[in-house]
Amino acid sequence: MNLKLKQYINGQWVDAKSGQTRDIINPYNQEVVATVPEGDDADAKEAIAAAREAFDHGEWATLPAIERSQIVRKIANFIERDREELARLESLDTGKTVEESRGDMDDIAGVFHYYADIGDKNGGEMIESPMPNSISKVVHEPVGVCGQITPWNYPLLQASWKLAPALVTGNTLVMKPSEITPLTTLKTFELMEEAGVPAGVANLVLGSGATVGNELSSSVDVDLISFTGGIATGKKIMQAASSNMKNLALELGGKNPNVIFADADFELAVDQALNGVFFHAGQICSAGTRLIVEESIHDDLVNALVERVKQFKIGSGFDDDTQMGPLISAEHLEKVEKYVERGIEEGATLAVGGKRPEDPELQDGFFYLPTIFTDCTTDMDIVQDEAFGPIITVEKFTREEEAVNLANDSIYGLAGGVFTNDIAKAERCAAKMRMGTVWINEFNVYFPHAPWGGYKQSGIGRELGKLGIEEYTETKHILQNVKPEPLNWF
Ligand SMILES: NC(=O)c1ccc[n+]([C@@H]2O[C@H](COP(=O)([O-])OP(=O)(O)OC[C@H]3O[C@@H](n4cnc5c(N)ncnc54)[C@H](O)[C@@H]3O)[C@@H](O)[C@H]2O)c1
Ligand SMILES: C[N+](C)(C)CC=O
Repeated sequence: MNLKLKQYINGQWVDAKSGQTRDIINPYNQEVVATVPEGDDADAKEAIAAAREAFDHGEWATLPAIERSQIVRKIANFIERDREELARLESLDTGKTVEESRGDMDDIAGVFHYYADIGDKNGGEMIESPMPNSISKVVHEPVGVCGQITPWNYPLLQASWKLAPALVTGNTLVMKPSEITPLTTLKTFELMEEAGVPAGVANLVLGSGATVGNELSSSVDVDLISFTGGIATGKKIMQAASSNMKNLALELGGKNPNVIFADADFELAVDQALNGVFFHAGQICSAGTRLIVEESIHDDLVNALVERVKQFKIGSGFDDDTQMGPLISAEHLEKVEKYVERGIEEGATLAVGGKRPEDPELQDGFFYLPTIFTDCTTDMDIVQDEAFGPIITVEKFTREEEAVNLANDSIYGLAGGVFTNDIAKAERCAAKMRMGTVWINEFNVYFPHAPWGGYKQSGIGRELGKLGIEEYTETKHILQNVKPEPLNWF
């Protein structure tokens, strides 16, 4: 592996101060693929100090935006150049198929290109001032030092949504990737160094959430914390961030409904219901794990899904014909198993799956069979809780209003889908569904131009699109009196 297995602090590649290391495990066979430094709060403090110094006294924040855009463009180009190496690293870390990882790398390069395109077009605006003899303008400035914390399921994709807008707007940052999937983020910090990001501007600390993540969230020298991960962690971060009233951007979990009407294109709905859940073994925040199906097609749809699921090719992400890889870890596999046990206890019917595969070749990996539960109701934990595994729950409805009410009956509000050939009905449902993204006759599509984020407990703020850049800027009103005169009031 041609990769510096170090942290990157103030332009230097360094080990953890404590000397501790962590083995990175391939979830397909539990082999150690790399050993990386295990930083802690001492490393985080040093990185925050470097980012603070670079922001307060360096040139990055005041560089012409076009120069920062050019550096962000170079990062995009380097990601395209090293696409195959990055995709393979991502699959080694996560177990997802290399084909999926290649798609991720294309999306990631697209994110850096998008922010390079728009980063120098955020120049503010003149206001028609109601005050005579004045000039009133609104400008956008970088927030300052940003702490960025990412999860293991889309390690580099989620990192790119934070790195590109933060850099292009002139912030400095400290990133902490998930401790179990740091390799592509490490590689990207090499690419950022090659692209000319100055020392101290972008820092990488590896280690756990309880140490490095908590330091980033609570430090009074960090101005913004951008976090992608689970709700429980998001709540802890929110509390820690109150230390200095940090700006907060939270991209949290989802339990996403996919509403299928009887008048939908049946084959399309089946195909998208599968795509919506089983990519990356269901470990997707926006996975459409809650199928809400019109009663008249329920049995046919479930039968079609079950037949297709039985044909899935499960295996190594590095085999060309693999459709679904393993779960991320032994701990996560156990969580998914407990969730299925709970579904059975609650009275749901297991239509397919519900266990680990018996294939002898898969016994060293963290595999779980694609699983479908029927006879589900909204009061069940398996319908309400995010399992983050290859599991679908199916609920029935008879009326449009009932379908929308079921879809909204959740603490989450990340994403959802509607399948129907009646576009007026689809639009009515989309308008009433309380989610940050609603897909019509589509599922799980995202691109850099459109904002992404959650309603309700699925998060605060938006990444991607123009809003994604606003997260990383403060807005300032500057008023100039061009003919100042004393008020003579006092
Ligand atoms: N909304 C989105 O766009 C989106 C995208 C991807 C994943 N997710 C969500 O992420 C979750 C899965 O990821 P995960 O298991 O890595 O989540 P997680 O919350 O366990 O961990 C995410 C990150 O937070 C860190 N962390 C843990 N405890 C912390 C603490 N006390 N303080 C600061 N940082 C801490 C972890 O080390 C990791 O880097 C799912 O809920 C999924 O829905 C959401
Ligand atoms: C946001 N997304 C869909 C790329 C990954 C969610 O886990």
